[in-house]
Amino acid sequence: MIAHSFTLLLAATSALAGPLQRRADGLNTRAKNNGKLYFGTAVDSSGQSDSNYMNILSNSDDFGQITPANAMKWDTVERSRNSFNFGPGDAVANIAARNGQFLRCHALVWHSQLPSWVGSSGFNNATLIQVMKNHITQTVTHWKGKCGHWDVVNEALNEDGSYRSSPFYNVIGEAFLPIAFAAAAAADPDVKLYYNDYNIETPGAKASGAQRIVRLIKSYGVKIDGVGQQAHLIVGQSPSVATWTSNINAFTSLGVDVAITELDIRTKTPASSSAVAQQAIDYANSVKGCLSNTRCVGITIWDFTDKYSWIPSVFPGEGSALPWDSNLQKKQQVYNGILSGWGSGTPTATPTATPTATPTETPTSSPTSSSTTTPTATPTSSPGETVPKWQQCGGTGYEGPTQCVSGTTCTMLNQWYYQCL
Ligand SMILES: O[C@@H]1[C@@H](O)[C@H](O[C@@H]2CO[C@@H](O[C@@H]3CO[C@@H](O)[C@H](O)[C@H]3O)[C@H](O)[C@H]2O)OC[C@H]1O
Repeated sequence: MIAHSFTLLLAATSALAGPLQRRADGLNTRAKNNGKLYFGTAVDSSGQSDSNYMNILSNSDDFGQITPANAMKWDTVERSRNSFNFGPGDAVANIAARNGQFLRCHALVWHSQLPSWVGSSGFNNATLIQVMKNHITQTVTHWKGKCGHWDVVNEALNEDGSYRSSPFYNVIGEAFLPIAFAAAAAADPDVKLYYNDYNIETPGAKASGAQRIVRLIKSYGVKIDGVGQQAHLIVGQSPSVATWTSNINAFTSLGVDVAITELDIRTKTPASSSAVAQQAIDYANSVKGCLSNTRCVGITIWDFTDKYSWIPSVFPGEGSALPWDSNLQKKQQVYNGILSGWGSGTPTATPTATPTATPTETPTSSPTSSSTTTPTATPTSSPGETVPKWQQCGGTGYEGPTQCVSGTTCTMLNQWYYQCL
């Protein structure tokens, strides 16, 4: 019966659509069809002069979001005190604007890629707070209205969940976290503010530490919108869907969103065929984990090609972590793993093509259990709550219509979000 309806649907749409037109599909299209804000990738400066790289990056069917891998870090933006260099970050912001891609901005306060003057100038509590706030204020203000998310603090934790030694923690104490978030919120009240870390994709001491940070920031009355789970994973040791799901739920139950911010899944090189098969499964599981919770807003891979991946330089003998190889050729098996994680999703409104192949009796990819998650019934947006632009307030997305509660009006907040006010 289902197969029969599917055949009828294909016949009806092709009759209405007329001449052959391309059906939009890709990693980002699937993500959006499933109610997510984006599927995206990091972009590094080396790729920006590579036209083949830029062509793939600019295909918004695959990439609806980009993150600068290095261009907005402290050692690029403020290498000397109070001397700001926004050029490299502007280049990435311009790519995003040109391609209509959501821009995640990364990272304001981090112990690494931090110019030495910050840690070695003998700043005391008051002066380091001033230095940190100045960096955040100048940087967030510069890209105000362009960044959809900011990673405000990156990697403040040790593996046991205690605070990592850093100039910020050592001098200011844990208050550096709420102070940083407050400065970012003051500079751009509309951008979503994230805490970002690795090895918090599974429950444990470090994930609990990140949850403690969420509670800490909120206890100061300061806003934190989300937690970024970096997800630098290893083939065959990646979280199961159930682990992803329960861990993401533990974060969202604190009233924050989750984003998978730096996904790559490395293996020993050269990758064996069994490793590639497992990698496709690991990617699919990561997608299904995000899919399981409506507050997991999107997934970013940490660059899309092995050509510019950071992995081999940091983990000698390992790599092959991404869905495009070092010749910029798509690894179809890995790419399909990500697509299968999203399931078929709901087709976009893009006019359909006359199918090139005779429709089969049964859909070729059966929806996974997570892709068939029952859409929630008519969610309503409470006053002040933001909803992604394509869902709008009163618009429809995969999760159904989103409407403002009575007495509030749907207002466009910025290029990415609407709000009921
Ligand atoms: O020589 C440096 C080079 O080492 C530097 O490499 C970058 C290091 O950071 C990488 O991103 C981080 C990876 O994981 C998480 O820990 C962080 O949140 C990310 O920021 C980035 O991909 C590498 O390119 O790049 C600049 C060179 O001058």
